[in-house]
Amino acid sequence: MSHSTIAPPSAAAVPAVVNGITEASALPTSAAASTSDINSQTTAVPAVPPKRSKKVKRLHKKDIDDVLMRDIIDLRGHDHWTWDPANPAPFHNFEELEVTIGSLAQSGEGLALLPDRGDGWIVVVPFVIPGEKVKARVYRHNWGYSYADLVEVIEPASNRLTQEKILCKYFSQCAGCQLQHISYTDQMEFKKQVVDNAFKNYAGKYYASLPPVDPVSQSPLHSHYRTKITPHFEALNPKHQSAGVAQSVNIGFMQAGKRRILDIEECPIATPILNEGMAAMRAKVKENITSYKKGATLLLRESNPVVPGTESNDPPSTTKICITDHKASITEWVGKFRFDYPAGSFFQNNNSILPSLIGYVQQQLHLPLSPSSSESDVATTTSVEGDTNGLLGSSVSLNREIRYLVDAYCGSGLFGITCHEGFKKVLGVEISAASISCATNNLVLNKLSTETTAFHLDDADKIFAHIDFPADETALIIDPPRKGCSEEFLDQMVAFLPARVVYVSCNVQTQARDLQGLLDRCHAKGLPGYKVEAIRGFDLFPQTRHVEGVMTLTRL
Ligand SMILES: C[S@@+](CC[C@H](N)C(=O)[O-])C[C@H]1O[C@@H](n2cnc3c(N)ncnc32)[C@H](O)[C@@H]1O
Repeated sequence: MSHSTIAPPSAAAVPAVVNGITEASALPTSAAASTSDINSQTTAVPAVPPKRSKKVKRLHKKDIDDVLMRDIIDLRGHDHWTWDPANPAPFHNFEELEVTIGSLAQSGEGLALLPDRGDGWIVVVPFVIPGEKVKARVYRHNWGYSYADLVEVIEPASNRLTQEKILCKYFSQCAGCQLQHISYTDQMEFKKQVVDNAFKNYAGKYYASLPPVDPVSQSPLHSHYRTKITPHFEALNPKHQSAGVAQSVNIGFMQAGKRRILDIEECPIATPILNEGMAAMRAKVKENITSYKKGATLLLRESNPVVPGTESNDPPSTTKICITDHKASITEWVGKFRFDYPAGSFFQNNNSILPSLIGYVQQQLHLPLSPSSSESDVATTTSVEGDTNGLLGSSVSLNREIRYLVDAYCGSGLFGITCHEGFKKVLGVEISAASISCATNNLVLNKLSTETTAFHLDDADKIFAHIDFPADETALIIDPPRKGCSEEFLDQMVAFLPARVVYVSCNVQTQARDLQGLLDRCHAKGLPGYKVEAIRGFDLFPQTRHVEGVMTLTRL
């Protein structure tokens, strides 16, 4: 093999990992080739002195491997490696090791440091707890670290949940959940740390002046909360089919660390109606499996449409149904508000926590603008933790100074509509035509005036081009996709300078990076910038490593 193709840990060379699966296609061709070479290595610990030394450079922030690399550096205590390209991984193929877990990475995986292997090699093991001694089998190697399967927990941590308390029989095989083996309280602690680490690692010098991260707001439902699931299946192998070889079909989710689908009949984090739908869908796919030339991803989404009363004078009510057609319309209720949207488009997946998330966003939007604001200026809102009726049934008395709301990346209007009270005008911007037409329809469904609330189809990068709101009286909600805001978005934001910003994000690393980008831009222009009022996680994704971050900024 040619060692020259084995790259040191730069963003370009480190494969992107999605759901624990390395995407070979994300690699440049030579690096992809070298990865398979590494996998076929059978070398042991390098016997020769290290040949070269590399300092880890600033890595690409959007790459999950960069996030992992920072956790690895934290555990090693330094970011220098000596590395022997002739022996890139100090293990035999599929070697089994006994390791002690030193820390949990933000991916939810455990990290174990092996000081005697290579130059201090890290092994990444899923479904473990710091302090545990485990047996792990290495199966894939990157520069300075290897991925391993958990084979056995030899010495469990005292806070590991016993098997009967674990929700799902597929936990530790399925890639969907990472944290079912720890209590919900421990999950909240982990997620708070994830938020804090994101700002420590990606907010640069601004981290030092941030307020302490608030405790994570809990989800009312810890299981059966997901209103959307997307199981996959693969078509039968035509060669086996023509040879009459019996084949089973797996319909479910990706297996942890593998490129295989795990057959799953029931998912305990999905709502009951979705599990009913999954049983029916599985039966239908199995019945028709020979007609599929290719595999597919199925969609199951909960909808709560209004149904008329059975008798003529019965009031209408809602019922839960499972929708499987991407183009069909979903109806979802958030407190008193109704949202209709196409099944294939974006909507938050945990309805149970939306009232408290929105209550908090409302409260943050209306925080007083300056410490000198009098009591009477301060908005009256509900408490943070899930006062559903108070929040969504009450009106918000307006802080005197904030009168306009811009909802960037508005989707089908969730924040613009639920937070509209107390604003003179609300404008949402969204790039998906389907979502914008739903947002506009949702205005009508909720009997909101289209004179005061409007949704525009546009790129958020141009959001301020058509806005004539006074910046001093404008609050901005940002809720971008995982990749965060573009440079152009931040440029125009600094040109406009809204008085208040509430940034909601399903990726706290890009959120923290954007904070740095925003403050750097302000300082480059000699502007005082923004004060970070609060940073708080919301647990939209119980049992998984994911956390939604909400950050509030006030212009100085
Ligand atoms: C995380 S979702 C948030 C949607 C909405 N705020 C909600 O909570 O339902 C992000 C949204 O940003 C939209 N989007 C992505 N890129 C965009 C862009 N450049 N300009 C405007 N919207 C964009 C997506 O279509 C998606 O609806």
